[in-house]
Amino acid sequence: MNEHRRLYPTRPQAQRALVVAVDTQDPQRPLAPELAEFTALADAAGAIIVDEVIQRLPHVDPATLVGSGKAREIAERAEAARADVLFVFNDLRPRQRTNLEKIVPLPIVDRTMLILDIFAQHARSREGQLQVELAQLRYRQSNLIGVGAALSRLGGGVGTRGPGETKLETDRRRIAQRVTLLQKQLDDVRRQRETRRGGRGRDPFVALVGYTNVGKSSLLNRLAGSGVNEGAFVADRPFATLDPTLRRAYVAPGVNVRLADTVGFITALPQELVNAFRATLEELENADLLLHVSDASNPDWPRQKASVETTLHELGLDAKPYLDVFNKVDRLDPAARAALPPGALEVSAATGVGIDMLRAAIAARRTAAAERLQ
Ligand SMILES: Nc1nc2c(ncn2[C@@H]2O[C@H](COP(=O)(O)OP(=O)(O)OP(=O)(O)O)[C@@H](O)[C@H]2O)c(=O)[nH]1
Ligand SMILES: [Mg+2]
Repeated sequence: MNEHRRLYPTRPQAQRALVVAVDTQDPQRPLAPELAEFTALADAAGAIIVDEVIQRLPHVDPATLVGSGKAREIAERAEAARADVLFVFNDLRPRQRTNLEKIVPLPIVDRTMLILDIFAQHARSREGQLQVELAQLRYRQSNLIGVGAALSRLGGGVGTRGPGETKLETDRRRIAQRVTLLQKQLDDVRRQRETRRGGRGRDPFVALVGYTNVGKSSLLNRLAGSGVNEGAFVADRPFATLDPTLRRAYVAPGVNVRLADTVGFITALPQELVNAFRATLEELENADLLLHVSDASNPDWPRQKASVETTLHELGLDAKPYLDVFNKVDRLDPAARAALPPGALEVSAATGVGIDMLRAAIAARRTAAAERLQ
């Protein structure tokens, strides 16, 4: 049992992590918001950050990070901080990874692996778990990441091997076998889900989309009138939602909608995850209306919003009717509120402010769509 877990050995929980990053922005500017986001991801994965090596190299190829001098410095810092894992913010090419691994005897976890790990920890449904594991293994396949000698020092669930054995090949074969099996199990689970969903309601289908942690699930609960223990799961951390919830919500006299929560987006959502969750995301194609939720209290919202729009485009969903919804306005002072785009729907899932307006806007879209059909 749990044999396959060993194929993916980098579980960052409760591990002491050294964060390594190259920030290629202008040094006059504050650190890239993506870096703060990376630290939040590390935190959400349950790691303890013990030190950071952050280089500010404006307009420089992050590939310079892995020069051997830098790698030795990283090795020293890792040892001094007694780190057991390296979190690398920038994308590593397989070659760079190998070079770094030679000098720093620690497992290397990049941004994609970190996100995949959070997903793995949060997946509850069978389908969700299968999807995440498949994404993890596919990522390893495409990056040729072996278990690596250093990893066996981590103990706890990491595979052992005999001296001199070439591990990478054995790993690859085992991974390929596991991928085939997972794919088959996933197909079965999905077929069952299709059958269960046979009887779809006729109410319009409205889906909540948006950056992670903006309050989509809170808004679903507010619109559906769900109590604390019966609604979708809410938490102040990235990727709280993995398994989509569907609720019926009243929007106007005689008008109910089917309201769907979705997985939160993030800049450069790993392709493996998009692929793995394609079946879930494809349901968005059936939506009559998208509610694009932003966190108005986050100064970084314009970047997040643009990033969500890119993802929607990649998913072929940019022609869908949508409403822009700005959530968490209870946290805004009047000046910040005035800076929001004119005519934006300003709401607070926490206090209920603006929710009636949002219901009316959804109902109005519904009426307009119905009239077009006549
Ligand atoms: N102040 C304030 N906090 C809010 C509001 N809406 C949500 N939150 C908080 O924001 C955090 C994230 O809320 P969620 O509803 O889990 O966000 P989400 O978009 O579903 O997040 P993921 O599923 O992780 O992508 C939680 O701590 C919520 O309590 C709001 O209107 N005002
Ligand atoms: Mg959520």
